[in-house]
Amino acid sequence: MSDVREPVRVGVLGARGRMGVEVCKAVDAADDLELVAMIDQGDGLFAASDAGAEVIVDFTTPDVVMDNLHWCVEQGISAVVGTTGFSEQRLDRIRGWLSHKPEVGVVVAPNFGIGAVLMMQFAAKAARHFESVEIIELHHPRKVDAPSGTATHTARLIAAARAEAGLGPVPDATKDEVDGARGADIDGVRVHAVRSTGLIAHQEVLFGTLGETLTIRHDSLDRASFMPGVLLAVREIRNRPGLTVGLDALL
Ligand SMILES: NC(=O)C1=CN([C@@H]2O[C@H](COP(=O)(O)OP(=O)(O)OC[C@H]3O[C@@H](n4cnc5c(N)ncnc54)[C@H](O)[C@@H]3O)[C@@H](O)[C@H]2O)C=CC1
Ligand SMILES: O=C(O)C1=N[C@H](C(=O)O)C[C@H](O)C1
Repeated sequence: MSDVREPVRVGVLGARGRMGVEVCKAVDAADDLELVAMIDQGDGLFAASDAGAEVIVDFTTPDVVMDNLHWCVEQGISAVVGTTGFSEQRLDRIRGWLSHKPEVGVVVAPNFGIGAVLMMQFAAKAARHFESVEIIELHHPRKVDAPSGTATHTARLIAAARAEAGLGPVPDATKDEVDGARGADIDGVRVHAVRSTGLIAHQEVLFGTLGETLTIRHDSLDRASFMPGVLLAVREIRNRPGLTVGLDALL
């Protein structure tokens, strides 16, 4: 019997987008993966099942991703999702679908960059030691959502760590003279979104306490930075039925 494994058959949703193009290139270049479907708006999802996709990678938009995912789970196709816009309610809906398809795996990761995953872990670890914290996310101006999925996820991790450590609200006596001047409030953590030509994806987490500050910064300078994480998830997902949130568990 031969021990040569068949390549994993991969379909990409959002294949003509900024991330989709990179994912198609990365899958195509991997010997153990086969790119069988490249689907974008208007193409119809059935092309993926017709092509025998075993794993779907979704980098589309927050308004369509839930329908895409529901379809994948119904078809018994595992999914690796980089698209943003996942609230706890959305994650619970996915868990509900998966309860009827226990063999299917879904990974939803707000950021596939290894450095970004570490940045979030470091921020969660630092959170209990600092009275003040704010997040500044910086992205290219064609990004459709704000704040970024990464910033939202980081804010939730920090808020959970602060609550666990018994820290109260972040001190702030400022009254907004102009709406939005203090950024968005996510679970009590202020988040500021910058958009500028020349940027790709960046984030700073700024901590402060008596007499010192700590800044944790991550920069994605090229979308290639997300590909090792995406490929890792594609390779692992079929061994991980159920919902996995974040890349941490796969590293
Ligand atoms: N998790 C991560 O590491 C990363 C996540 N992202 C997220 O990925 C998403 C996509 O980002 P970009 O590629 O920059 O956006 P983009 O706008 O360049 O690409 C989105 C693509 O999805 C297509 N699309 C829309 N509706 C569709 C449908 N129903 N079926 C198939 N395709 C459809 C669009 O035509 C477009 O080509 C965003 O939510 C972004 O925040 C981006 C970079 C990294
Ligand atoms: O739209 C992007 O570009 C990115 N989106 C993700 C997010 O919203 O966090 C990941 C990364 O920041 C790039």
